[in-house]
Amino acid sequence: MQKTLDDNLAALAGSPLADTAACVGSLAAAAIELHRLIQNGGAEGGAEATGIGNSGGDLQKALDVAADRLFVEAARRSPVSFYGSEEQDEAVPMAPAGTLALAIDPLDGSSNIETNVSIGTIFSILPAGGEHAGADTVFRQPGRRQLAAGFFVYGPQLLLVLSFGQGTATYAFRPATGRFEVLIEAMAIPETAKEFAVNASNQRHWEAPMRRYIDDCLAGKDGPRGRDFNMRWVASAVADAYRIFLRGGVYLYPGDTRKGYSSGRIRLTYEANPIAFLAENAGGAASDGLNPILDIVPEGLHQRTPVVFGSRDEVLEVARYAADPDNLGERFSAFERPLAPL
Ligand SMILES: O=P(O)(O)OC[C@H]1O[C@](O)(COP(=O)(O)O)[C@@H](O)[C@@H]1O
Ligand SMILES: [Mg+2]
Ligand SMILES: [Mg+2]
Repeated sequence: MQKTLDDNLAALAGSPLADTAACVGSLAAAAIELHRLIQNGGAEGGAEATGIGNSGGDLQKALDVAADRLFVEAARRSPVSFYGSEEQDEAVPMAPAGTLALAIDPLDGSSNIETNVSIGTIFSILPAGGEHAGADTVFRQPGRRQLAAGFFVYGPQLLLVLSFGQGTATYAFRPATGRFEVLIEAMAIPETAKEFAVNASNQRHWEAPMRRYIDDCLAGKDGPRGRDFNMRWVASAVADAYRIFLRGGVYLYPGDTRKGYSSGRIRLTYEANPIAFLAENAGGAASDGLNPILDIVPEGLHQRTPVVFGSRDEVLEVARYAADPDNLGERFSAFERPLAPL
């Protein structure tokens, strides 16, 4: 009998993670509904922009709003005291007795909604309470404090990549049983990368170390890296992440000189932190180019961060380029001074 998500969540009943498991269960039910909505042509108005901008300045699409509505309801069915979403400017207060805070990107890869390419949902579950009990403090916790994190991929299959801090697993939704079944019990990101994922159209806006890193990859086996690299860019972080978790690689969204992009495009609390948590628990790594993402103390719900995640050796390599901008081969990155154990 194939093991299911429900089995694994039920096994956490009565444990310190019981509330977190209950929250994951509600999110999974909402993701099944959202996948059905997407398969039926998406939200009323589909990919049309609503004309309303979200906190990040992106025009909200009807499906962004519909997804957010589904996950607000799921959070209300869970022991959640604060809901922080890409599609809501402020943290939304919920059950005062809730023990959890949920940071969420209801629809990841919005630019792909109308192109029928995989899109997703990314979530991070934090403890709420103590010095992190208020709307303005609850999402200012470093990613290391996450109780669980995950992302759903709405693609040819509906997948869930999930971690409670003890390894990372993948589940696949099976319409025949109506359940998420275990697809990969323990994901292990290959340590070395043969592929990089970056939006190369931004190259002229990058800082020198970043440009040099990509140039050296593109120079292939006759270049300083001594081997060939392939490139992929889906422009849905969840799809690029899942591919990298399976076969290795590195995803990069650096800061650049465009207005508003000094810290890149990816949001720390509901995109970088959950993906970093999943990556580290699958033997990979995630940095802001130099230092571990999970050690950053967020200053706000919608803060952006440069991000590099994937195969551990390659994330370290990128940090070496960043730590030695003049290519003197002398200075070290924070990564080279052993970090907190993963
Ligand atoms: O359009 P760009 O600059 O290539 O950026 C694509 C990146 O931005 C994102 O779409 C941002 O996420 P949202 O779609 O949730 O805003 C990532 O999924 C993706 O990796
Ligand atoms: Mg996103
Ligand atoms: Mg989004």
